[in-house]
Amino acid sequence: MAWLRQLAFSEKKYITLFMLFSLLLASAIIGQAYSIVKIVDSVFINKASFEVIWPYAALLAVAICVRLATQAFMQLAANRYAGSVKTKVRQQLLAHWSTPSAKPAGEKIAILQHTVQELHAYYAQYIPQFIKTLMLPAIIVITLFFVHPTSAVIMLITAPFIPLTYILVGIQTKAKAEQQLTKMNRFSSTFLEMLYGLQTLKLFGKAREQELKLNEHNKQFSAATLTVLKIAFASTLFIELITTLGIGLVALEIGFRMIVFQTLAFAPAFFVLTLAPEYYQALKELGAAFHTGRGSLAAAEILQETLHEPKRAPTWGTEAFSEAPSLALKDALIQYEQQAIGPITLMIPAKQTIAIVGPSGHGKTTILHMLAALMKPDTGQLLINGKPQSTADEQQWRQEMMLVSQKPYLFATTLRENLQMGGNYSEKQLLEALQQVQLMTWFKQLANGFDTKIGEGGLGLSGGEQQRIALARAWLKQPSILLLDEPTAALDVQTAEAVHQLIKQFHHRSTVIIVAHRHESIAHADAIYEVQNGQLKRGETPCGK
Ligand SMILES: Nc1ncnc2c1ncn2[C@@H]1O[C@H](COP(=O)(O)OP(=O)(O)OP(=O)(O)O)[C@@H](O)[C@H]1O
Repeated sequence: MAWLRQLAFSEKKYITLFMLFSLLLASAIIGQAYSIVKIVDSVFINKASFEVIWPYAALLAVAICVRLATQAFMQLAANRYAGSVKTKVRQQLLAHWSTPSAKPAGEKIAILQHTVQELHAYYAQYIPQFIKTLMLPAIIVITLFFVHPTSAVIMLITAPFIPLTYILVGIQTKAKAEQQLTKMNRFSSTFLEMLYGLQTLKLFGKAREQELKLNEHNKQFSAATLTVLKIAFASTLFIELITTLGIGLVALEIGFRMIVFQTLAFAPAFFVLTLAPEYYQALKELGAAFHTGRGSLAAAEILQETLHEPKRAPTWGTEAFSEAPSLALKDALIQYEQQAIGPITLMIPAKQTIAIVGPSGHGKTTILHMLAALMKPDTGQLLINGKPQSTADEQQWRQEMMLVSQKPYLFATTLRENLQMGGNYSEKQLLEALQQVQLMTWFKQLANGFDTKIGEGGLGLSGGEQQRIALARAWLKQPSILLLDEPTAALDVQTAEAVHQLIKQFHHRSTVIIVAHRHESIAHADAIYEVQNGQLKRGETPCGK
């Protein structure tokens, strides 16, 4: 597959290394065969003394050491090579998923772990073995042409049967391996979803039903794995048979020449017989590697499909922009499977506050994500200070911009780290931030203060508390572009009022976009926009504006 090959050749230094190792290995194998033949010929045929033999014994020792060392280093390099390619693929996947996507988390994890891991055999076994097989049998056959051409011809004629068998078996394996991987990804996805929704399933009395469903996926996955193993076993048996027949044929011809026609001496005959198994072994190993590599093809197809799914990650440039810039959407449109959000044209002057209102599911969050440059519109664009977002410096954008989402993520670590988010704020600043978001009473109850573990596996926080931690992060960061998605949705009236006061502090200092339902949230906005069925229109301006 072109994609796999392209990735393979993106690591040129390893390819050169494999070629050098193969050359070294071929020399070691020929040196080993030569020294064995010389020792046996000297001892048993010529009855030579130790003085004649020892240089060959030394050559044999060197050849064996070189062979072992080369194989070990080649394996080491092959594993590094596979590791490096897998890292590249995982980076591509993560970059692809950096924007909101409809793929379930369980499936993403399965693809990142298992499907990418399936590529290992292709790079750690197939590619090095392919290079080895291109060079090693060729060098052996060329050498044998000078020693006993008939054997070389027999070996050349029998050789294609081995790859041919593997190609036929491989075609069969690919479809089965693809089925096996798809079943495994489905199994993982169902399992993770069940874990997430276990409580809900129990409440609805559906846990047993889901257990049976999971069991069914498990059985399908086991059956698919067994089919692949059966094919692998049958093909190995068949290849062993062909190899044995090939070596037998070479031995038979040599036997006739030596014993019946007496036209061949012991030394060249023994040399051919020592090298023939090495020749077939290399072809056999290629076959085995090819078979394993075919399994990777199925994974590659799934990965390529995944990477070709519509990608909405924006690309960036290097141009700096002024603080609190103006933002604009120009004919921006996102086409989801079921509906389109846009085309939207919207201008937000620098340091102005705008509010976006509208019914649930009509596209407010999508518009906010486009304005936050989290999602690139399928058509149209985001302008920062009138210039295309793609020319802006990403680093600066990340420093200037802050998005407080509906469901902020809290990391499984201390409260301090969740507030700092890589920044370096003093204890006084952290306390002030908590004060601003009305979390001081809650904080005073914590036995470990800022060192209290929160997030997954830590102290449970209510939806409103989580939202306020996210707002505290915003207050600490003091972004010049602030985007808020229903920041007071989970708060009581009194706390919401305090949060509105906090947001008000950003007015005319930062460019603020707020998606809201509450009247109080939009009261200070310079302009209000209404979203209806993915379309945006200017709403009534709040009193006094
Ligand atoms: N990743 C996605 N893939 C497919 N459809 C999506 C995706 N994200 C959102 N949608 C759909 O687009 C529509 C708008 O969603 P969006 O979250 O922008 O609406 P919203 O107005 O913010 O809703 P709410 O007020 O309930 O948060 C919805 O119908 C939603 O199902």
